[in-house]
Amino acid sequence: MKKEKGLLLVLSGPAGVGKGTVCGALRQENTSIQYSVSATTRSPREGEQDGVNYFFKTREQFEKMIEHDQLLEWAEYVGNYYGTPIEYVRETLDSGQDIILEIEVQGALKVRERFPEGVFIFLMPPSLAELEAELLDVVQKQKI
Ligand SMILES: Nc1nc2c(ncn2[C@@H]2O[C@H](COP(=O)(O)OP(=O)(O)O)[C@@H](O)[C@H]2O)c(=O)[nH]1
Ligand SMILES: Nc1ncnc2c1ncn2[C@@H]1O[C@H](COP(=O)(O)OP(=O)(O)O)[C@@H](O)[C@H]1O
Repeated sequence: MKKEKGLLLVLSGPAGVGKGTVCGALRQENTSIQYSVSATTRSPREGEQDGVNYFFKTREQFEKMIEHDQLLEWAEYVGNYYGTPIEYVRETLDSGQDIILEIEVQGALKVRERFPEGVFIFLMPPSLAELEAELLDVVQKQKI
C-alpha cells in the first residue's frame, strides 16, 4: 500500500511574537514532527551550531543554492538571506513524516503558493502595543 504523505506545517508571524517559543515547546513534547533547518547568511550567535540551528552560508553560497533551485522558499530579512532547503522537506514528507517550518511571513506566503495543501499557522500578538513593547525589550537585550 502506498504510504500517506506527511503534513507540511508552517509557523509564521511577526518578529517577537513567540514563534521560537512555540517551536521550543513543541520539541519538549517529543512528537514525531521533524524540524526543518534553514540556511542563512546571518552570523551564528553564541551557542548556535552549524547544521543544528541553521546552515550558516556566505552570500555567494546562498545565491548558488537559489540558482540551483535547492530552496523551497527564501527571503531577505533584516539584510540577511534565510531559506528552507527543499530536499529534506521532500524526503520527510515522502517518508510519511510531518515537518514544521518556522519562517517569516514573506517565506510562508511563498510556501503557500507551492504547497497549498500545507497547514499554515500565523501567530498574532495580543495587541500591537504588546508586540511593540516585546520588540523594544528584544532590541534592548540584544543591543540591535
Ligand atoms: N523565509 C524564511 N524565514 C526564516 C527561515 N529561517 C528562519 N526564518 C525567520 O527569520 C527571522 C529571523 O530569524 P533569526 O535571525 O534566527 O532571529 P530570531 O528568530 O528573531 O531570533 C525569523 O522570523 C525566522 O522565523 C527560512 O528558512 N525562511
Ligand atoms: N505567550 C507569550 N506571552 C508573553 N511573552 C511571550 C510569549 N511567548 C513568548 N514570549 C516571549 O516573547 C519573546 C519573543 O519570543 P520568540 O519565541 O523569540 O519570538 P519569535 O521567534 O517569533 O521572534 C521572548 O522573550 C519570549 O520569552
